[in-house]
Amino acid sequence: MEGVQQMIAGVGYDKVTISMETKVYPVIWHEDRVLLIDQTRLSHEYAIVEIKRYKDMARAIATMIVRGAPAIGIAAAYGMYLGARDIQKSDRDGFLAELKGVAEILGNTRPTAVNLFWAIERMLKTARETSVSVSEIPQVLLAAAQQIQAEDLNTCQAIGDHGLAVLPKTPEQLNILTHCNTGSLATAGYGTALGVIRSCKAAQRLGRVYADETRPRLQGAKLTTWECVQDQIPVTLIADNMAAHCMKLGLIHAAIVGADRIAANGDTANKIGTYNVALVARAHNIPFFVAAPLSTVDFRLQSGEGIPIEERDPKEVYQIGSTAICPPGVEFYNPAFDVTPAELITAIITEHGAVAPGDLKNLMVHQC
Ligand SMILES: CSC[C@H]1O[C@H](OP(=O)(O)O)[C@H](O)[C@@H]1O
Repeated sequence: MEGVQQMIAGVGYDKVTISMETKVYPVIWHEDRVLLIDQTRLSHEYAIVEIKRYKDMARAIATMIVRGAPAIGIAAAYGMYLGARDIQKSDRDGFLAELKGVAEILGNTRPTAVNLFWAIERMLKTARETSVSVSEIPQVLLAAAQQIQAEDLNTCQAIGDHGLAVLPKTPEQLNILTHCNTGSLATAGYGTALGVIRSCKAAQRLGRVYADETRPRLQGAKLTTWECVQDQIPVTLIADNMAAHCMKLGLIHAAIVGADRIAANGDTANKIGTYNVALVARAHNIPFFVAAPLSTVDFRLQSGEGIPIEERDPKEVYQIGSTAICPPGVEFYNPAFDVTPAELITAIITEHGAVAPGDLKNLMVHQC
């Protein structure tokens, strides 16, 4: 990770204001460059950054300007195109060798979300297998990136529909707790867990969302609330340590979260604090769902033990804004994810349906 930071440190990108309404689509291919909503500035500022070079895309992923497993995969796919269009090699082997170098820089940005590696590998495979001339490979890769993005939008809407079908059937409208941000900002649009919540609202079955603030990066406080307000979804922001109390008071009917990497047995890596939510949900007999596209399942891993957990800059823990919240001389630990064991998960909701964790292997046939 250090090497990547040095390699892409200082690589500039332009913050632009554009007329087109990008709404909450985090990654937009526009004219000859990629536009990203700068998610580090939401919700107090809606800023768009313009990405024209793959190293800028790598930096945007590493610094979480774009974040969320599916969105990271989509961003990396466009990054592969941006890298390909700058390759000067005219021979196929030379071109593909340089494209692997682009893949390595993009792949070294964040280790946990498997969508990043799934997208990069799909782009490399596309480049290896195309029969077009070398000079035409970049255009083939652009189309492949756009295909990944379009597929994810359809996938999220399917996840929403399948999730709605498995939510508890209660007489009253459902109050759903969620952790981190799993909405349009984390995907091609609509979202995974927040997509299920959107489908629940569309079916007039949603009471309100209880959004964990999600320390230390506060994706819940900054991003999920912003999306809910945009879509008039009733939302209550709670501190991460309030989930158990809310469940004990009977305020929560279900909990639903996203995923960054799911092992073949259903063990799930997701934003730090997700394991806490799963434990307290089980303690209160509240269903706990994971919503994720099949591209988030790593069938090569038999269990969650092998999932790499990203550790980020300790400043994210001890600073709020630029203010330190503790004295010098303190040690820090900042894992960005934790792993929830499959036995705590009621169902994993994918675009191919909702399955018990133990049945996830049955969906392997659908993974492309
Ligand atoms: C739709 S999956 C989003 C997933 O990604 C988030 O991580 P990060 O914000 O660090 O990219 C979090 O784990 C979400 O559940």
